[in-house]
Amino acid sequence: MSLIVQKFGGTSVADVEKIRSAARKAIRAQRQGHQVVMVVSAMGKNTDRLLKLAGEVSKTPSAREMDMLLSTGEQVSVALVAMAINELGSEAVSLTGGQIGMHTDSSFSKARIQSISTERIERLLNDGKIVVAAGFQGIDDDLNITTLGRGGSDTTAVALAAVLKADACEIYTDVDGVYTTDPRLLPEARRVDVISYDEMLELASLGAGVMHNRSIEFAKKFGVPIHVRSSFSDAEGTMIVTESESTSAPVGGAAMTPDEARVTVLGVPDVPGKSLQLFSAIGDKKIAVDMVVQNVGSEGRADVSFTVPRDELTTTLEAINGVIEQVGASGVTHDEDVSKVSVVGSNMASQTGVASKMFRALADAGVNIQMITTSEIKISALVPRSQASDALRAVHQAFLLHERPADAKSWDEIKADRQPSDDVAMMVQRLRDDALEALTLTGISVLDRQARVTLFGVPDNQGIAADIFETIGAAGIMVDMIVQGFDGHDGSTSVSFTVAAENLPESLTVAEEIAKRHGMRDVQGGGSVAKVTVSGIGLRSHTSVALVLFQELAQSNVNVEMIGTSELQVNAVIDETHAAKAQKGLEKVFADSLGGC
Ligand SMILES: Nc1ncnc2c1ncn2[C@@H]1O[C@H](COP(=O)(O)OP(=O)(O)O)[C@@H](O)[C@H]1O
Ligand SMILES: N[C@@H](CC(=O)OP(=O)(O)O)C(=O)O
Repeated sequence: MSLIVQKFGGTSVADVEKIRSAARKAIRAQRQGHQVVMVVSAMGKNTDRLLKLAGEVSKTPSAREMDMLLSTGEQVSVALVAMAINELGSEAVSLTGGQIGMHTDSSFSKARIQSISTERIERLLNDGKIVVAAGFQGIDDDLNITTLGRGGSDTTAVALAAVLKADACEIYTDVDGVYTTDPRLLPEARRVDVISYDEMLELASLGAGVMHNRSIEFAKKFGVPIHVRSSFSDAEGTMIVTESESTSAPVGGAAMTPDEARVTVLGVPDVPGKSLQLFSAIGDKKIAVDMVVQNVGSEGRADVSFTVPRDELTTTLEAINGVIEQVGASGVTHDEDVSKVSVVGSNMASQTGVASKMFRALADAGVNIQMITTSEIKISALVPRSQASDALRAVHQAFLLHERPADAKSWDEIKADRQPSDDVAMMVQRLRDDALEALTLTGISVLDRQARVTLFGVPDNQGIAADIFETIGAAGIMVDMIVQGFDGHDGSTSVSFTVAAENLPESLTVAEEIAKRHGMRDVQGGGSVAKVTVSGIGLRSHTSVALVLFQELAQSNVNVEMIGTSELQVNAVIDETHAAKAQKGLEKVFADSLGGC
């Protein structure tokens, strides 16, 4: 008999009528011959209300008590859903996280799933019951109630689907699938039939609230296909699977994270270990740092810029001020009125001109780019918050995201093309006997024979980034990593990029032309650099990966010249002569997580 996991988010159980409608969907699936496990979130905005209530009682509530409180939202809804099912003539049993054997570690408010015992669920299913499981919660070794982090019911659902070897994992929500960008922000957004795990993982981490990013890490690791669909209709939604909808479109989706803050630490001595000191201090406060840009040092000092969520700015500044003397930096500046606009696409790595197209779209919309970072499948630009919506619309339009790509395939077509061996590989992954959410690294690689080019004193005007990368593209030079960092000195920025070493002389000639055209301060080219890449699943949610990488490189006395992070990779550009040493050191320090799927 086939088994289906159906997850209903808060908006889908927000009132009694919606609870009945969710119950009817589960009963219908059961009557069609499936065993059904429902995963349910707290009703409507109940979790927000509980959070607010706690805030009225205590400014600094204990994390353990917060989880005890927040888990009650799901306990209410599972009981009501089970009652509704019983009332409609089928039999259901509600279970809390502890009762479904959802064992987690003890990191309250962001607990990681260690294991799930399935016997009780299987027994109930075999007795003909619909199991209604509370999403978002688990228990630790001491039977304390834990929660998985906001939006965590998706992760409960996908994890259950993986361990129960479910035939389908359906996520019912208030939209009829995944869109090219949040349809609430941009009405012209298009629903896609299929999106890849990698693209969804990036979009979810950039704030596409439709899925919890950790649920996608899980699905990718265990090969669980996810069907995101509407609670309010029977229409087919979006399949999240290994493949992308199109094999040619450079960009599959866009996202905007409105509330970001930029922090720049000025005059950091350009020697190994200094970034580590800074980011360890911030990491100790459990703050997720994004868009890290270390300007290439001049006069032995570098400016290190990065973004953090706006509501973490105060804590971030406190952490920095605590170590600034020890680091030997000369000061810190920040801007709390910035937003991040990103485009994501599995096919972008193999195409040229994607970054310059994005920069041109932003320039034409009158948007000034303050920082840029790129990774293999993502380009992010930091823009003034007042221009963020215009920026999102401009990039969505430039990449024609409102139109279905000519070679787009439906899920049925993709499934038909799949090799039977693909399924076998997924089964093997599913059977991995591992702490379920453990970090799984797939490789540490080195791309040598690279060169770095840096333009200093780039005026902070719109259109400059577009001009730089259009000119370089027109010269037929393929650019890999790009970073643009805020320059603390005179409000200008500096732009660095990497190219293959054999393209360095030509890249320098073109860069000098560009510098002259815009009155930039200087151009420098460093030959002989290498890009070290750590790839895997869980890189972002295991925030320590970037720190361990810094630590290992610092201990080996290797200076990091550029950094790029994504959900799939952490990249560091270093001096080529240290590449072999760096790779060996990293393989040793990450040995426990390597050799995964
Ligand atoms: N790319 C996207 N595609 C679809 N929805 C998105 C996207 N990005 C953000 N969203 C938002 O996610 C919302 C659904 O998530 P959420 O409100 O958490 O639902 P639930 O309560 O079902 O978990 C949608 O209403 C939509 O506005
Ligand atoms: N109720 C929790 C967990 C959750 O996943 O909710 P939703 O499925 O409504 O996003 C929260 O609000 O974070």
